[in-house]
Amino acid sequence: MAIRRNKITVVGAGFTGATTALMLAQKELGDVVLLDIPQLENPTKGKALDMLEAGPVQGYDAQITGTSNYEDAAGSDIVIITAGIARKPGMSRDDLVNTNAGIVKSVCENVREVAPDSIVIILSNPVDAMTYVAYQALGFPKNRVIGQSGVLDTARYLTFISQELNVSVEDVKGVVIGGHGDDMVPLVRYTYAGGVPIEKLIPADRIEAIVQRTRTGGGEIVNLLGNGSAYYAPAASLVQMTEAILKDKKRIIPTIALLEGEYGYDNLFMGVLTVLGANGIEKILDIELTEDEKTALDKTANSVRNVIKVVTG
Ligand SMILES: NC(=O)C1=CN([C@@H]2O[C@H](COP(=O)(O)OP(=O)(O)OC[C@H]3O[C@@H](n4cnc5c(N)ncnc54)[C@H](O)[C@@H]3O)[C@@H](O)[C@H]2O)C=CC1
Ligand SMILES: O=C([O-])CC(=O)C(=O)O
Repeated sequence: MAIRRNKITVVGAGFTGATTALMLAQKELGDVVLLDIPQLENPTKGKALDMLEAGPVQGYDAQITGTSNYEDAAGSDIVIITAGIARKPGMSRDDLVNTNAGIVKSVCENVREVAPDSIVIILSNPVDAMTYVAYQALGFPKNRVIGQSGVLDTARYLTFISQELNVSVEDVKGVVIGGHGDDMVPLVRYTYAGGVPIEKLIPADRIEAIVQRTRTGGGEIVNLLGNGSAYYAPAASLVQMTEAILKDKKRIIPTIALLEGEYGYDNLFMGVLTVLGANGIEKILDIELTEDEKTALDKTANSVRNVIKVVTG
């Protein structure tokens, strides 16, 4: 009997989408469909074929298909949405809201038809608001509509801490919650190196500098690249979320989830700690925060709400 591999569709075959497709194949998480607009069908097919031909060298077995036809995405287990425009130096993520809301909506209307049982992960920015747009357009239950921000923001935060301490990234644990913008909330009090709270290891002014660098981490890359935004760490983040779902790992991962009362917020998509497993977001962790942490979370929640207002009128 033929073994059915997982099917993962990546919509948007640009920098983040193509990198994600390659990393998914390298980890043999399933067969990958890479989908972009009809005008870019040949380059999309070309990227997919090129990745497929790396399989014998790297030793991965995965079908990788380039397409602009949603029929090829039929029955996908996971759909990852990276479609949309990226910012350039001088822009904020929120400047992308109107263009990307239209793109995400139209993508989701297609996904709803061909992959009604899929779990959808959204990357397109401004991602908290785009996850809201996707939720409305898909009509899926909230556990199957997930935004990516926290894995990436946390990865940046942990990178800077491990550099500061000159220790392995494997021994640094922590989390960033809140909206994917410059007022996101790295939870310093819940950050450890080798099990030791970082407040015992790093002076307060250095921690503050790391927090600020984390908050503007996306912009730092945008300024360096000059013509687009980050894609290696974003792709790695999407792959970690996909793996947690497909392997039912029940990992505690920060993701953008629909909040209905958690942390005192309602009808808001924002980054919080979640348990990711076969059913998507299986649980939201409503963790205890200090007054200062809650004030910071309120600030980022307001920013997200203001962007959501732009798309909901
Ligand atoms: N949430 C996060 O942490 C991150 C979000 N992003 C966001 O992800 C998005 C993609 O970034 P990149 O891949 O660097 O951009 P890119 O410009 O390299 O690729 C975007 C692709 O989307 C395609 N596209 C546009 N409209 C489409 C449609 N209707 N259907 C299918 N495909 C369509 C474009 O043709 C293009 O190939 C941007 O909005 C960016 O801001 C990027 C990095 C991290
Ligand atoms: O900064 C951007 O525009 C892309 C992004 O969300 C990130 O890299 O965090």
